[in-house]
Amino acid sequence: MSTVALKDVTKVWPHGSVAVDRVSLDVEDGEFLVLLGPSGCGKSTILRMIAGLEDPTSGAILLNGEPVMDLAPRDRRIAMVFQDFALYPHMTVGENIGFPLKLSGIELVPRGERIGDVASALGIGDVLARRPGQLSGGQRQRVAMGRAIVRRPGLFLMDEPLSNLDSGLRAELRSEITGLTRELGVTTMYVTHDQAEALTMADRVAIMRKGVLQDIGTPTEVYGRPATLYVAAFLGAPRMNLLEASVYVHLDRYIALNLGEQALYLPWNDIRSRAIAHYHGERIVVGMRAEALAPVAPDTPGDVLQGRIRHLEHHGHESLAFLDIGATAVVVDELAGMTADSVPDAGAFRRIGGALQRLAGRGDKAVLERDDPEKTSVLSDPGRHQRRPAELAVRLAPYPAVSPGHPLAISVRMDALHFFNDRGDRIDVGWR
Ligand SMILES: Nc1ncnc2c1ncn2[C@@H]1O[C@H](COP(=O)(O)OP(=O)(O)OP(=O)(O)O)[C@@H](O)[C@H]1O
Repeated sequence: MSTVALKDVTKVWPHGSVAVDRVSLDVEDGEFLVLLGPSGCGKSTILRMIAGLEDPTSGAILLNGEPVMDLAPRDRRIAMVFQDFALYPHMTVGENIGFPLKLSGIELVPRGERIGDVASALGIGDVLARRPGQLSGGQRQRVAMGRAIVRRPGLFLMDEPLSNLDSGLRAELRSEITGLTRELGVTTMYVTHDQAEALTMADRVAIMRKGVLQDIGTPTEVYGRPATLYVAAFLGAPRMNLLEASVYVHLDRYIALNLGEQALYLPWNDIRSRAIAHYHGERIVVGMRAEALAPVAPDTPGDVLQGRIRHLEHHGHESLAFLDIGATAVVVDELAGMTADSVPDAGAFRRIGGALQRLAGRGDKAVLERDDPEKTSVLSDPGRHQRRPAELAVRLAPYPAVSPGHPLAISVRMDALHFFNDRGDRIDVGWR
């Protein structure tokens, strides 16, 4: 049995930058919780505080309902697996996995049994006699997990354990990890910047931005009803279309959402209309995922937008059309210029940082751009979203018989729209 509770946990580094800002969350017994967010948003710092490797500046961390801030890391019954795991090269796989048991004085025979159980659960039972140098990357990562889990920890913390592996292996290990942790019933907190990993593995996902918890819920909840504009923009590929709309209320009839050259109309009896009516005369952000849009015949009546194809992307199983509809797109600043698959990972930052430091010969004095406090403060102002001409992403069949310049009519599923105010908060009341 293992539960985790964070109560208003804050971490401020000695130079004053805030890595974690009043985060509160609960992890249930046996739950698989994924912490998701771009590099530097404080995910690893949260894990390290739970493990006892860093002290929170304020707030409380409870394991099984008991505060653990005064407990040494080794007394917390926590196992941790990192991205840059290190195995003992001179030991066999079996010895590597069994090493923590040997340290805690467990006899040879029960030790062998436990090693065998863990190795077969991880699918590495046949390589126990090999040394790490004779293994593939995926097998090495399995050994690292085996070594962490063999002590039967109450809580399993994993920090980007798959980021050094190629994409095929990552997908394979995802289901193995969730299968193993569920089989063992061990509570797991898993850090990643990869939304596909988060959405496929998690019981619940907690999404972070600049130290602040933005949203927490099941993958269906955070994807289907994101709490903030940031979460809406962060999750999904292609990214959600986020359009600026000015609101005009025709009392008891409908609400017009003026998107520039065109408008959509929300019936007055729509459950969301009351909440949106508060923004009469103001601008809001209307979110529409590609799956809420479908091409239709040009003269189709109803909730339809007319556009012209700017460009097409062919992905094999589908094509994406990007349409000019005469609207303005809202771009969440730190995601500007990134595709949904290209949120930089920690390893990339560290590698670039390390290379720059070596090149410049400045050793530890070099400071990465993301650590520059002035830059961070400008970027972190959530009100400063960029605007640019919208290119509405729409899914089409593979290799469609259209090309750039073609007009295209798009029907909009009004029930699948998302509404945010200019501060980035979801507008619909009682939305989840
Ligand atoms: N020991 C430290 N001293 C000072 N600042 C630190 C320290 N460790 C991390 N930071 C900073 O704290 C912030 C949060 O870092 P953290 O590693 O928790 O982020 P993350 O979301 O896990 O990102 P990444 O995936 O890059 O590790 C970053 O700005 C980072 O530079």
